[in-house]
Formats: sequence, structure tokens, C-alpha cells
Amino acid sequence: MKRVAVMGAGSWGTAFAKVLADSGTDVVLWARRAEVADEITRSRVNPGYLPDTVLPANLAATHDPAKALAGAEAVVLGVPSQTLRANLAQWRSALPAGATLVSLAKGVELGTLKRMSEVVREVAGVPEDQVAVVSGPNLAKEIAAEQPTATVIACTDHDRAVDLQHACSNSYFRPYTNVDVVGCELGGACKNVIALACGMAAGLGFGDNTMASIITRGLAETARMGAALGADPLTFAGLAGLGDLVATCASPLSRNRSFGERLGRGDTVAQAQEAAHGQVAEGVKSCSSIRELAARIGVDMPITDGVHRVCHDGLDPRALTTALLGRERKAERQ
Ligand SMILES: NC(=O)C1=CN([C@@H]2O[C@H](COP(=O)(O)OP(=O)(O)OC[C@H]3O[C@@H](n4cnc5c(N)ncnc54)[C@H](O)[C@@H]3O)[C@@H](O)[C@H]2O)C=CC1
Ligand SMILES: O=C(CO)COP(=O)(O)O
Repeated sequence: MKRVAVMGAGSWGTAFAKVLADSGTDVVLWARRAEVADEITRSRVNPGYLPDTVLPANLAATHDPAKALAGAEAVVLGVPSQTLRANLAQWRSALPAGATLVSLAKGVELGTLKRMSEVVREVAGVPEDQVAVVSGPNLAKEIAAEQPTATVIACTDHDRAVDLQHACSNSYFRPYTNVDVVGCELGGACKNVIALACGMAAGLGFGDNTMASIITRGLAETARMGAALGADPLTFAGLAGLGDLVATCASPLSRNRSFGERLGRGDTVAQAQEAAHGQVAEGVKSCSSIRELAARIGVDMPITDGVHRVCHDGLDPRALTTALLGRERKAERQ
């Protein structure tokens, strides 16, 4: 793969564009705001998202989607999950035929309850095997600082995943391939919700036993949903499952965990949103779509349900703790 378009110059779009460029792949990065594209072109820095990172010379930036997409062998979608449908619809006519469409987004669409690869297939009108997802413990700031990181590239077409793997492998970034798109996407979407719960616990002053309990039971409910939707159970023990869950639940760099921490300390959702400075904490919306999906398929997801009630029904995080611990007693593997 010689040329890739990255659509979205936020934290992860910019960091992933650097990963590709550092792997020897030419990249054109599309920024929604013209001034961001101009600033990257002028100073090689995206100051609003990654102020300490100098972007490589084989990474160009543009505000014109057609320029970014022309001749791209892969199109990487680095926009929030709830806007992906509208973004992609605008780019549809300029997508190069046969290009691999790659989702970086971690969420489940409100209303349709679709995973991101399903949204991409539907809007772009491409077959399942033309869509890939990247998911793993991938905090953008750490990767931009070239800290060693692994990830998963999932695609039902193994050869396509391998092509993309080659395009983004370098001395600090190690992607593995996987054909379990469903499991990788659910791992990425659900861990944001569990990280909100961990943040709430931290904000309430709870320590490592509580964190480990939430992480482990969070993984249990994620895996239950995965089993019902046909995912490979082993995916949840991998980078896109446990790996991402641990990184996000533990890191102060996570927007979801930080958002939850504010709620645990007594902030309202509006105050926590204001403190996020426009950056996306996907779990705040995905807790509702994942909860609805769980209800539709008959899967019990008590932590996700509780996070939804805190974020959208005004439940006090302290009352969530009481509710979770007061649930009916059961066996661990039930
Ligand atoms: N930041 C991270 O460390 C990681 C993020 N992700 C996922 O990648 C996706 C993108 O996340 P980030 O780059 O961190 O988000 P961000 O908030 O930093 O950037 C989002 C980008 O999308 C653009 N955008 C285009 N249309 C938009 C619209 N209608 N509304 C809002 N923004 C719009 C924004 O201008 C911005 O450049 C999310 O699903 C996130 O969960 C995945 C792995 C790591
Ligand atoms: O997905 C991420 C790490 O893998 C980033 O998490 P946040 O969106 O919570 O910052």
C-alpha cells in the first residue's frame, strides 16, 4: 500500500496518520477545519490535539476531502462514531473503487444499534470484506510519543488485513490481524462504557479492588454480548478486548475514564462535557445504544445499564454502587 487517506484530524486520526507515515506509507490527512489543515502544512504540528508531536514529511494535510481521497488504496475513518454515517455519506462519491475502508471509531450507532463496520458497509455500499477496523489499547497521545504499542486489524478478508498491517507496522507500532470483526468492534465500543464506570469509582475514592472488579465484570458482560452476536470468545482475551479495557480503565489519558471521574466527584454530565473541550467520550452515547442492543438480544449488562442511568437518567454514581452490589447473588460464570 503506497498511499492512504486519513479522514479526521482529531487525536486518533492524527496519531494514526503519523503511524502510517512512519511506516513508509504516504498519507493525506483530511481536517474538517481549513485552519487545522493549514497549520499542519505550515508547522507540521496539530496544536489542538497533539501539540508536542512533529508530524513526518510524507504526511500531507488538506481540508478538501476529494484531494485526500484521490488515489488512496485505503481510507481510514477517524471521526466520532455518531457522526460517521453523515461524514461518510458526504465522501461516498469520491471514495476510490476497491479501497479498503478502515474504521478507527469505537462505538455503536444510536437508533440503528449498528457497529461501525456495518454503518460503513451500508453507507459506502461495499461488501463486508472491504471493511476493516483497528482496535486495541491505543491511547493516541502515547502512540504520538512513539511509545511501544500493539493493536489489532480486523477484517473478514485476511489478505486485506495483512496489506494494512504492512502499511502501519513500524518500530513502535505492532498490529496483529484478526478475522473476528464483530468481537474486535464490541470490545472497543463496550470498554468505553466500562471505563466510565471505573472513572466514577475513582471519583468516589475507591481503589484497585474496585477497579479490578469493574474491569473483570465489565469484560464478562462484553463477552456475553459477543457470544450472542457470534464473536469469537477468545477475542475478548486479546488486545481489542482485555488489552483495550485495561488501558482505558486505568489511564488518566482516557477521555471516558476522565469523564466518569468527574461524575464520581459530583460534576453533572453538562459540566463533565464542558471539561472535555469538545473531544469525544464515546461511552456517554454508546452506553445507551449498547444497553438497547443488549435488551434486544436478551443479554444482561448491569454495568452498562447503570452507566446509562447515571449519564442519562440522573442516577447518583453512589447509588449505582449500591445497586450493583445489591443485585441477586449468582455464580461467576452464569
Ligand atoms: N483518542 C484516542 O486515543 C483513540 C480514539 N479512538 C476512537 O477514534 C474515534 C475518533 O476519536 P478521536 O480522534 O479521539 O476524537 P477527537 O474528538 O479527538 O476528533 C474527532 C475528529 O472528527 C472530526 N469530525 C468530523 N466531523 C465531525 C462532526 N460532525 N462532529 C464532531 N467531530 C467531527 C473532528 O473535527 C475531529 O478532527 C472515536 O470513536 C474514538 O473512540 C480509538 C482509539 C484511540
Ligand atoms: O480508545 C482509546 C484507547 O484505546 C481511547 O480512549 P478514550 O476515548 O477514552 O480516550
